[in-house]
Amino acid sequence: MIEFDHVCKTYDRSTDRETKAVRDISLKIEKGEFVFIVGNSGSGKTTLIRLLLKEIDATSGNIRVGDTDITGMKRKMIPRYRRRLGVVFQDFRLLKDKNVYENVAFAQRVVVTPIREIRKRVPEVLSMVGLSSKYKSLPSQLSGGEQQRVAIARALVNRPEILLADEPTGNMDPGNAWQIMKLLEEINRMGTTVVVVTHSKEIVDRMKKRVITMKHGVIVNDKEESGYGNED
Ligand SMILES: Nc1ncnc2c1ncn2[C@@H]1O[C@H](COP(=O)(O)OP(=O)(O)OP(=O)(O)O)[C@@H](O)[C@H]1O
Repeated sequence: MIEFDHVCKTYDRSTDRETKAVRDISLKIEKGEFVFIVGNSGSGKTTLIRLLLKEIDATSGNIRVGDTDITGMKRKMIPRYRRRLGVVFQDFRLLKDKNVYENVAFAQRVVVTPIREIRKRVPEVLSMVGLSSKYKSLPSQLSGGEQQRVAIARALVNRPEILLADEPTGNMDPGNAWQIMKLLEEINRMGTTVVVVTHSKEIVDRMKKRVITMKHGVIVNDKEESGYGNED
């Protein structure tokens, strides 16, 4: 369902050397998989996510998502493609002046969902992430773990095929981080493909999922249901 075929990404720094962030990566992630991407800072993890989001284009190689070849996708097709993806970031990226309900509903308004569908789906996803009672709270009134659960609800409300999470537990204590991981696992169990970038060795070891380890832009390890790759 996600396929990288000899993908390279070189960032062009006009004032400095070019950076080969991703070098000749070939990779397959099946529909319904749960995959961790790990590796040192600068190894190319976020670049992989940004390539998938079509925020940046591959310098060479091909990327397919389902039966869509996103490599040469026309600009005007990108918004529709992105609706198939849900994204969660380390810093939550919630709208500060909107409450929990509005933050989640806003993601639906952007894709022009009928009001009655929004009224049905927003409470459903808030219940799923355990935040039904806090729907009127502002992000500033929530803990980091709760804010991330709002961000996950927002990512899920459009029923994406794939959930991409870039360091979703980066700023959390171990208890909250574990709760978020269990939530992502639950979402995966319900059929969504989940790709998580993380630095947390503890989490990766405990979750027992496939782990792709990157180093200097290449995949140095790809293990099914194993612990963190020790490639350093
Ligand atoms: N927009 C950019 N312009 C130029 N170079 C970039 C850009 N974004 C990333 N890089 C470089 O590409 C390489 C890979 O970066 P990337 O962000 O993918 O790594 P990462 O594994 O996600 O790191 P981290 O764990 O610190 O987030 C690094 O050397 C980085 O400096």
